[in-house]
Amino acid sequence: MSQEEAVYCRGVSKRYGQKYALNDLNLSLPKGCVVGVLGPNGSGKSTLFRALTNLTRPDSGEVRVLGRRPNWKTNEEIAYLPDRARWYPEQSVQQAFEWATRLLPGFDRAFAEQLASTMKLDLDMRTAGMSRGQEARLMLILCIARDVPLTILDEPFTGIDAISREQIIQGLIEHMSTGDRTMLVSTHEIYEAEPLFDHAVFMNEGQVQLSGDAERLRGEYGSMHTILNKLYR
Ligand SMILES: Nc1ncnc2c1ncn2[C@@H]1O[C@H](COP(=O)(O)OP(=O)(O)OP(=O)(O)O)[C@@H](O)[C@H]1O
Repeated sequence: MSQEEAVYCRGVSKRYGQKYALNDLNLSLPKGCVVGVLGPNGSGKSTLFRALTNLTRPDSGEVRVLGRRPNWKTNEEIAYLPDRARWYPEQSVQQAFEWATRLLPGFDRAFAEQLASTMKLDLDMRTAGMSRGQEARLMLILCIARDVPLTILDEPFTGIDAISREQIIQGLIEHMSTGDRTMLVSTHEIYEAEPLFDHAVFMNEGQVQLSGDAERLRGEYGSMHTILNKLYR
């Protein structure tokens, strides 16, 4: 793998019983870009993210993240938001930020508080009293406010209303335009999220069906939504 690659997978397979979650998957993603990881339910997106964060060990194949095999050390450099993530119900936003300041490498508390204000999240609010969308914002902030080379967001916008989603995505675009960070985002909210992507990966049945520079793909096939329709209908 080259020094410029954030993610490299070769012949990666993971099977649960008879079902292949990843099936001889090959993927190479450059550093410094925002990657949309797209595909229907069950196509292997979350399993891929878990393989990158060492939460799942593939049965076969080679995985490299930031040039190394995934392990607890590489995880220090990854801000990962799992699918369906929840926070401790008794903690307030303020307490979550205190926890993150002590335990999450690269967590910038001032930036987190600024994001909370932009996303209209009261610092004294406890998770137990939050709506689904408010908790989703908290989980997103805990990842975005970290200055780490790789951020992996698994369906981060689920539960967030459409207007707020657009604003959050606009904020993410501005945030990612500075620095040399790489971000992988899986989402079914393809219309709103499309402007975020520099690169897109389309998955199906545990394999990468199509992967490339978003501009080039748009020029060749049309919008991400058009590509989804062509690939999966
Ligand atoms: N721990 C597990 N045990 C059994 N099967 C699993 C497990 N994890 C994933 N799978 C199966 O692997 C396949 C891929 O699942 P995965 O969660 O990676 O898909 P996904 O693309 O993230 O889906 P979604 O868009 O619905 O979140 C699915 O068929 C799923 O049922």
